[in-house]
Amino acid sequence: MQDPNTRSPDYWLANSELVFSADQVTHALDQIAQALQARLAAQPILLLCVMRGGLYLAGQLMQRLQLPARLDYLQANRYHGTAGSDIVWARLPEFDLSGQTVVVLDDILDEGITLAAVVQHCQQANAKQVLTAVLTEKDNGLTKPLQADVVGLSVPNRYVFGCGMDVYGWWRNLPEIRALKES
Ligand SMILES: O=P(O)(O)OC[C@H]1O[C@H](OP(=O)(O)OP(=O)(O)O)[C@H](O)[C@@H]1O
Ligand SMILES: Nc1nc2[nH]cnc2c(=O)[nH]1
Repeated sequence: MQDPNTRSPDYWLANSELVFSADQVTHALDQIAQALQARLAAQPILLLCVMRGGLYLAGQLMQRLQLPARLDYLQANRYHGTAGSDIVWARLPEFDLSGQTVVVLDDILDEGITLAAVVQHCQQANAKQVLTAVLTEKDNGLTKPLQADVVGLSVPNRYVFGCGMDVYGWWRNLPEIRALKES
């Protein structure tokens, strides 16, 4: 079987199906912004982008949120060791989170391990309030360690990409969400 890392970007498009159109994603982004705005009113926030997938949502929300916001980011990689799943921090936030209202942004809540670790980090750093918003949540039937406060779209239990999510590094910039065909 061909190494998937050597496949062309067009291969992934051809071997995938539309899950949410660009218009549907735009509507979901509007809804996420409205939900956050309603919860936060005009209070100052720190947007905390979970790289790299959260970048698309962060960029879109920054255009929609009408409140004083600062921006920081972190990168948490999941390490699947023999003893389970652990998080390795490739980058921690630069801002002092103490006393801050932090809004964590990510592209997808799948098993929830990443988001739970990020929230725990914020709490341990004495954030005043931590809200979480994800563009998508995978409908995988799992009992997850946390629920996101705001979820844009529910995606099927398949590998999805677009709108921040990659397929072998490609198509994070796609304005729609697609799922790989099941072979
Ligand atoms: O809910 P979970 O099962 O923990 O998975 C969700 C995480 O997986 C992806 O990150 P990934 O490590 O693939 O990095 P990326 O953001 O660079 O794509 C995604 O961006 C989430 O952060
Ligand atoms: N791109 C992508 N990243 C994920 N991380 C966890 N689940 C997924 C998924 O379906 N797609």
